[in-house]
Amino acid sequence: MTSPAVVLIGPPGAGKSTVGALLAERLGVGYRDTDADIVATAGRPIAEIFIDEGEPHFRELERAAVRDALDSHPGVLSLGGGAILDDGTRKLLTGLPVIFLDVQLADAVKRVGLDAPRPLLAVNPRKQWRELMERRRPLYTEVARAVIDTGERSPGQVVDTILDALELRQAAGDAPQAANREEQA
Ligand SMILES: Nc1ncnc2c1ncn2[C@@H]1O[C@H](COP(=O)(O)OP(=O)(O)O)[C@@H](O)[C@H]1O
Ligand SMILES: O=C(O)C1=C[C@@H](OP(=O)(O)O)[C@@H](O)[C@H](O)C1
Ligand SMILES: [Mg+2]
Repeated sequence: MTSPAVVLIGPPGAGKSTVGALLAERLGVGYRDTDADIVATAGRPIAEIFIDEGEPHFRELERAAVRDALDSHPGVLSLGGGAILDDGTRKLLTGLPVIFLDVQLADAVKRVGLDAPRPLLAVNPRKQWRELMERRRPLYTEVARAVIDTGERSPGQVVDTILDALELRQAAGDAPQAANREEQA
């Protein structure tokens, strides 16, 4: 059993899915997204699960998906934005290399748009996003080993910042940093 090299958390629009796939490519490891796992297992879209069974049921499915991925996936793992709301899911993340991808409202709205298929943002997305972030920010911070502001960074730059924060440059096969090169010369 090997737990993931990196776990990405943060609100909708932070870039967890986009950055996660790119980071996995850079590290040469597999990529998983618990939203995709839930859809595959349930055989239905997330919005439908929310509407038919409600958010508490979705959080249970999500906790099971996170537990399964943490037990079996050694690569990069992206979680859904609300996964950290569940006490059990937060406990599962204890001690892992968790990165909180942060973003401000204006950028998040630009990125996910106003017609996003995310059920929690279906009505009045700006207000919803602001409220959910007020509640979630302390929880993201609580479980994260590092916080990265994605506002002024491209997905590639976010990947570089994660590699630095977790000291994974070498694992990504990057050239040694300047200080090391001088030592070797
Ligand atoms: N750093 C970034 N800069 C600009 N756009 C981004 C960035 N990260 C992600 N995006 C875009 O934002 C949208 C939402 O990204 P996504 O990865 O689905 O976010 P999340 O999984 O966190 O909700 C996508 O269209 C993606 O291309
Ligand atoms: O913030 C949330 O509660 C949710 C975020 C979504 O994932 P993304 O953060 O990848 O959009 C998805 O899990 C679901 O719609 C609920
Ligand atoms: Mg996502």
